[in-house]
Amino acid sequence: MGAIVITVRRIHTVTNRQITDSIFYAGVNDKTLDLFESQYVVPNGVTYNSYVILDDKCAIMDTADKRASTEWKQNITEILGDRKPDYLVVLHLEPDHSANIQNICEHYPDMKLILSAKAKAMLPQFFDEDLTDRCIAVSEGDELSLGRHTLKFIMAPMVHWPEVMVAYEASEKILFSADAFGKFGTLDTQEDWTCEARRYYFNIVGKYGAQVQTLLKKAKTLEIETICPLHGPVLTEDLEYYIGKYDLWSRYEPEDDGVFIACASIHGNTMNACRKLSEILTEKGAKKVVVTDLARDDMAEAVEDAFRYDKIVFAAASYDAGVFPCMEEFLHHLKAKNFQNRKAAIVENGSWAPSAGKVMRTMLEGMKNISICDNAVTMKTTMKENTVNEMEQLAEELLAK
Ligand SMILES: Cc1cc2nc3c(=O)[nH]c(=O)nc-3n(C[C@H](O)[C@H](O)[C@H](O)COP(=O)(O)O)c2cc1C
Repeated sequence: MGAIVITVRRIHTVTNRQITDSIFYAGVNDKTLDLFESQYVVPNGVTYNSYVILDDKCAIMDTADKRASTEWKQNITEILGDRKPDYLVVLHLEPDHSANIQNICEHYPDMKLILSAKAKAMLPQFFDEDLTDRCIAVSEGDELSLGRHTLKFIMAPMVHWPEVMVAYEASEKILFSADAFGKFGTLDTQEDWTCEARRYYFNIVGKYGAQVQTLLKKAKTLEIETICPLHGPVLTEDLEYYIGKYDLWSRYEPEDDGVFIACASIHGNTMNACRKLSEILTEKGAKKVVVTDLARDDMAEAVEDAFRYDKIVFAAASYDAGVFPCMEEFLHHLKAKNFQNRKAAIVENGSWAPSAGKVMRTMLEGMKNISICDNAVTMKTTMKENTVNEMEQLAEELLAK
C-alpha cells in the first residue's frame, strides 16, 4: 500500500445489479470476515462476485462463499425471477466461489455445470453429492451459445489454481476473469483500486507470474471493454491501466523507484537505526523510503511493498543464533511468491554473536536475481557512530545506478 497518491479511478458501482441490459451482478459484500483465506486482514471486507446472463438460455457465472449463501441465493432468485438457469459456469473451484455449487444444483435439477476438465476431475473432492452427470467439460476455445450471447472459454491454469478458466463474451466485450483483476474491499468502499488489488495480487497470485503472462497474451487477442472479476469492482474504463499493472506485476518488475526497509526489531534498536537509515537515504536522493515494522505491521502489505519498490533493505535482530522470526517469515513469504530482480541490502543487530545477517543472506541467495550490496551493517545493540558510517556507505551503494 504505502503513501503514493494515485488518482482514484472510476469503477463500475453496481447499481440495481445491472451491468448491461442482460448481465447482472449477483455477488455479495462481506464486511465481517476476520481474515481472508485465514491469513489476510481485510479492513474493508471483501466481495464474492457472481454474475447472471439472461438470454434465450440463462447462465450463472460462479457461486459465492458459504458465509454468503443466503444473500447470494436471494440475489440469484431476484435476478432470475420465474426463469430457471440452464447453466452454472464454474471458472474457479476455490471454496469462496464454489461453496454453493451443490446447493444450487439441488435447487435447479436441470441446470448443467460448465467447467474445465480439471475442474470436473476435482469437483467430487468438494461435495458429498456426485455431480458428474451434470458436468459439461470445456476446453480452450470452446464456445457456449446462450442466444445473443456466446461464452468463449480460455484456460488459465495456475492463475492461481490448476482448474481455472476465464470466459469471454464477444457481443458485450466482457471478460469474466476469475480471480485475476480481483481486489480486497467491498463494493461500497471508496478507495483506490491499485493498493488493495496489488496486495491481493502479490499475496495470492504472485507466485504464478509466468501463467499470468500466458493469460495476458491470450487476452491481448480479445477486444475487452469490461472485466468482471470474482472479487472487487467490475472494471469498465481505462482497462489498459489495470491490464498494464497486471503485466508489470507478473513480470516481477518494480513499479516504483524507492527503498523499502523491512525491519524486525525486538527492543527497538534496529528500528531506530532503520529510521536513521531512512533519513540518510532521503538525504542521498532516494525518491521514496518506506519503513515497515515486520513485528506489527500487516505482513501481506510488507510483501506487497517488497514487490512494489526497486530496492529493499532487510534489517533484523539476531535471535537464538538465527534471525528474529518475523523476518524469517517475511523472507519465507517472498521466496514462496517468487520474489526476484531486486537490489537488496542487509542490516543485522546482535548483542553477543550477530547471526541475523548470515541467515538473511542465505535465504536471499535462494531467490532469483537478488543483487545484495557488498556493504552490510552489523550493529551491536545500539546505534553508534560507526553504525551511522556503515549505513552511509550502504546507502551510497544501494542508491548507485
Ligand atoms: C530470545 C533472544 C535471543 C537472542 N539471540 C541472540 C543471538 O543469537 N545472538 C546475538 O548476538 N544476540 C541475540 N539476541 C540479542 C538481540 O539480537 C540484541 O539484543 C539486539 O540488539 C536486539 O535488537 P533490537 O533492539 O532491535 O531488538 C537475542 C535476544 C533475544 C531476546
